[in-house]
Amino acid sequence: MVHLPSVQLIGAQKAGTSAIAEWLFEGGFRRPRVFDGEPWYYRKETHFFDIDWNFHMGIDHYASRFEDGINRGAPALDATPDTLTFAQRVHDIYQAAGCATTVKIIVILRDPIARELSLYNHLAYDCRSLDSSKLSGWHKQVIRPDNSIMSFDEFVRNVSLPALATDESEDHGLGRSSRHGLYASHLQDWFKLFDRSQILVLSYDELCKNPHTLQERIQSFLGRIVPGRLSRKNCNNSPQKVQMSSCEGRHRLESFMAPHNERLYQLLEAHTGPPMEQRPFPRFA
Ligand SMILES: Nc1ncnc2c1ncn2[C@@H]1O[C@H](COP(=O)(O)OS(=O)(=O)O)[C@@H](OP(=O)(O)O)[C@H]1O
Repeated sequence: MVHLPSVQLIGAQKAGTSAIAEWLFEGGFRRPRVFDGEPWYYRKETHFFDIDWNFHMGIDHYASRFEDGINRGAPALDATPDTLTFAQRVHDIYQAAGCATTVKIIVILRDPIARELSLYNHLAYDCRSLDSSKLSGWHKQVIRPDNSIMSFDEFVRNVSLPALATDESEDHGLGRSSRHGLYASHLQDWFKLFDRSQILVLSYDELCKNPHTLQERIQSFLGRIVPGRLSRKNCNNSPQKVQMSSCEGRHRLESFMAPHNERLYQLLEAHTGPPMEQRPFPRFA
């Protein structure tokens, strides 16, 4: 019998997943093992479900990341923020391991426009600071043909909005990060495949304004006291970081996202979550 992580923190990307994951790991959850040649961040996020070559390594390979090591006997956590768009794969793998009805799934949602800006800042920062040999196609979404870096408005016009309008099945993966913001579409899949009581939906606003309450919700959901406090992780403090302003990109995204956000609020009203979940889910500011 294979043992998979009992908790999946599935995203959303750029919604504070590193802060929550580090608190849980430091509070006793077992980290994934990083194999030779893999990036350092696999100690938080395994990218098993979203990267095809990892997924095709199979369930035993995935389970082997969580065997033994430090914190033997403690529950294991995979905190890959990209997993949000892979409900079916997660279900298939946990079903094969016989634990699809017990895995606990945590998702944290951030205003999709602020989340998109955070994504833009992340890509722009990496493009400025990393050696070009380390930049992937994902990073290069933010680069103009003359190798300079797009403004946020250009990014929204040329990258985000086309990606948001593309069907998942017609895309070769690059636009997936922008499509994370279509929360209702993704959560609808999770709600069909897993019992709603297995999924805790959190608000990024609460992480900012009332982190202690957010911690209490998570502990109650996991049925476990987790010591320690949430701290800021994975912040981009570059002086070139673009702050949210009243710009063309923001207005375009607001128009696009408004009906999707409404669908999200309705979906969460229609599918009652576990008792410690915030209800009604707070609307994005
Ligand atoms: N404790 C706490 N409270 C509030 N906000 C926090 C906290 N820790 C991290 N952050 C902000 O979360 C953003 C990074 O999110 P992730 O860690 O999920 O990013 S990633 O998907 O793993 O790359 C990133 O947002 P931006 O600063 O807007 O880019 C972080 O600053």
